[in-house]
Amino acid sequence: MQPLCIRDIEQFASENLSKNALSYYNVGADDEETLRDNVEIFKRIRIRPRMLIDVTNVDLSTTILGRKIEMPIGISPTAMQKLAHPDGEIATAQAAKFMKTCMTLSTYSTTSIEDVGVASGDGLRWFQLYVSPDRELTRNFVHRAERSGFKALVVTVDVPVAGNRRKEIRQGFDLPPHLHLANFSSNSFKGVDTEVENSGWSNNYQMQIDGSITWESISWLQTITSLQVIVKGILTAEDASEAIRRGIKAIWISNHGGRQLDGVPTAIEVLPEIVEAVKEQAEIYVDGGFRLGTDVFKALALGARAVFIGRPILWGLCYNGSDGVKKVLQLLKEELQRTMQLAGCTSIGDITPSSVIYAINFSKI
Ligand SMILES: Cc1cc2nc3c(=O)[nH]c(=O)nc-3n(C[C@H](O)[C@H](O)[C@H](O)COP(=O)(O)O)c2cc1C
Ligand SMILES: CCCCCCC(=O)C(=O)O
Repeated sequence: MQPLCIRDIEQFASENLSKNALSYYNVGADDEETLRDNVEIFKRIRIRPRMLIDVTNVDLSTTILGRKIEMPIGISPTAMQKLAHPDGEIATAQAAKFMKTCMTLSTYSTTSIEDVGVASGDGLRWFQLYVSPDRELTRNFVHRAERSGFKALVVTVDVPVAGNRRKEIRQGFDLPPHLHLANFSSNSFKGVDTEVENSGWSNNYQMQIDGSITWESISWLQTITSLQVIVKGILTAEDASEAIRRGIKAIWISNHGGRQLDGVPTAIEVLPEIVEAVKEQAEIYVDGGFRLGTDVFKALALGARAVFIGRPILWGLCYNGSDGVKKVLQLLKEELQRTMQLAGCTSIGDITPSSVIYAINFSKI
């Protein structure tokens, strides 16, 4: 049966991914409250449609950091995509290029920076960076990304330690022996013992993520690269303001798909305060729980420049490799287009705060 929405592709993935992969991909931290909230929050926002507007021609294109994309929907970094399909990150890069949008490659990918650079061709790609305790390794990642045509560094700041991912621990998740973390040398994780009781893969493998990084580390990164630095994992106006003071030109609001601190707000809830703090001095991106074109519309109305998606890409890979990822992006694009037409918007610029009723009520969550 042809999938008609992301939920159909999610269902396919839940029936076809291995238990091992599912325990890693779909898990949230602790009680998974934030994981659930990410999807539920959109019900608190209503769309205000305008009528009697000619919507026969609709333009979904926009720019991110000065580069054109055909829709305001990009791909979040997700680790280890070969667990979903043998073509992994290569398939994702090809789909992103085909759909003329942006792919973000994870530091913890199962395909190397260089190979994704080649597969991506002239497609827009960003590199997600985890700052390692080994600053020479970090510097090396940055220079590899530059050489391979990545146009920005997405520095993830919400993993000073791994979130507590119970399902992953219970399953005993591990990367199968035929796969490896392609950007690291084979001895980068020496000493990791995945058999340690109550530890889990994430806890063990975070050893290449520096828990001591501060805003000074962000400023240091800015000195070693000509690439734009985007800070991913911001959830407060205070941190957004600090990013602005440090000259950051794009802020990525994220709770890491509910995989880090359980009980934090969704991106949608903090978007208004961050928009207010940023005062158009930086672009604002969001991710977490976007599964429908209407979800994307709501975030754009509240001030996001672009929306990124994580798990749906992994489900799409499982569904049909690169074509499956294209399908996910196509479905969201068509849904966004239809939403815009039904709401009386012919361009992304037409989507404004007055396009929604912002009815978030904490007592109901
Ligand atoms: C399996 C998986 C792996 C992830 N790996 C990374 C990663 O390597 N780096 C990172 O910054 N975020 C990572 N994330 C978080 C995503 O970038 C993104 O914030 C989140 O998945 C968005 O929520 P969604 O999955 O509901 O769309 C990962 C998420 C998942 C589900
Ligand atoms: C938290 C330890 C390493 C995980 C790297 C991938 C990632 O970000 C994730 O959410 O999983």
